[in-house]
Amino acid sequence: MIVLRDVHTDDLDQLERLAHHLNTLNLPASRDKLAAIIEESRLSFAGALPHHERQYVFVMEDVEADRLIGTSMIIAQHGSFERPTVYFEVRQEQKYSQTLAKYFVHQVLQLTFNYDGPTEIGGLILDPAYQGHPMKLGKLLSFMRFLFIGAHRDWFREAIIAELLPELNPDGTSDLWECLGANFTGLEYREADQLSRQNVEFIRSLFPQTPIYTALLPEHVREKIGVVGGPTRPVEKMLRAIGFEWDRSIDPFDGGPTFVCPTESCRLIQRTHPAIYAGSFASREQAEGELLVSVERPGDRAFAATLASYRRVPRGYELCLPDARALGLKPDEAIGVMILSGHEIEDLWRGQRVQPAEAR
Ligand SMILES: CC(C)(COP(=O)(O)OP(=O)(O)OC[C@H]1O[C@@H](n2cnc3c(N)ncnc32)[C@H](O)[C@@H]1OP(=O)(O)O)[C@@H](O)C(=O)NCCC(=O)NCCSC(=O)CCC(=O)O
Repeated sequence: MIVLRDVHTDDLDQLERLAHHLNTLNLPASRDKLAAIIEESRLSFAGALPHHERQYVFVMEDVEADRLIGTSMIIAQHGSFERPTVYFEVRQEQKYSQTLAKYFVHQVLQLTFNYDGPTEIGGLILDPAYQGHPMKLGKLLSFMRFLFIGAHRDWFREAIIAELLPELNPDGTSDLWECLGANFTGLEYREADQLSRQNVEFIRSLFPQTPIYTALLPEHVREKIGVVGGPTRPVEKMLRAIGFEWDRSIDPFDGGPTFVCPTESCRLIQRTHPAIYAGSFASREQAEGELLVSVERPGDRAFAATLASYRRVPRGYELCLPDARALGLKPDEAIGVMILSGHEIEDLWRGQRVQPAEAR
């Protein structure tokens, strides 16, 4: 049985194991930093931080195996007065010489800061043993966040972004960084990446403020600008399918693209609404369709979600859950629902017992 829920303080060991698979700014593979991130998430779910400072961490639990198999995050606002975000805008510039009758379209990178940023989704990691599972667990991990955003629309910004990872070298370095950032900062890629989490002053002070013509970069570096790396391509496919597209900005360090979607236009948020749990039914055969259902309760178990089949009744939604214990719903309890369309759920439901690749 799969349950998606908020991260808990005693999940630290398992979150650390998952973070080692990605080690990004949002979810660094550092025990101390992860402990702080869990605490920030706990305060966020408890409503104890101002909206724009909230950072929610979700986990996917294989309940029978008592194992966390994935994680994902929502950062309520990415880019503020205290901590602006920095990126390169990727623009085109035309040049024409009448004398030579020559015309060029150049790509230029312009350093830009954002003090009033959008909501960000990030930190999406599925344990490699569960990747490519017929139930499309990566998709479930990603989708669940839109159910939460849709249920609390006014807590989040007008647009949602995702910073996608580019192709890095096998040793974790970035060719764009070696050609550009390293020359202006004298720092290693990872060192600069970590430093930028607390402070972007060094980028403002040391990076060129003038447009950078990418024609000056080697071809193999130019080709990777704004291109999603292999392990992150499933994310690109999932996001494009629900309304996200590249906003023509990149990470100034490694060239990874930022994808954006106006919050109201996200197809999953449009299909999310509050509802009342009206009881259960036994067989999926009697269902009208499939949905993702969530319940939120005050205290340490702040959020839980899972897949269910549904049928609408005058009082609300009757559900057929893979396991009645999944959410422990009580009749008339308030729930959030995201109605899934055919293509999305076909795979999500296939295989109710979740097993890692070697056991399948
Ligand atoms: C990204 C995930 C979680 C995705 O999980 P899975 O690999 O199990 O994917 P899945 O659920 O089986 O499939 C999801 C969709 O991607 C498609 N898909 C699968 N492999 C693909 C590939 N190589 N190229 C293109 N599309 C692919 C599937 O057909 C499916 O789409 P259809 O249903 O349409 O067929 C995982 O691969 C992972 O942990 N990767 C390594 C870490 C990583 O790069 N994380 C993202 C960092 S970037 C980030 O965190 C910001 C973005 C964010 O938070 O959302």
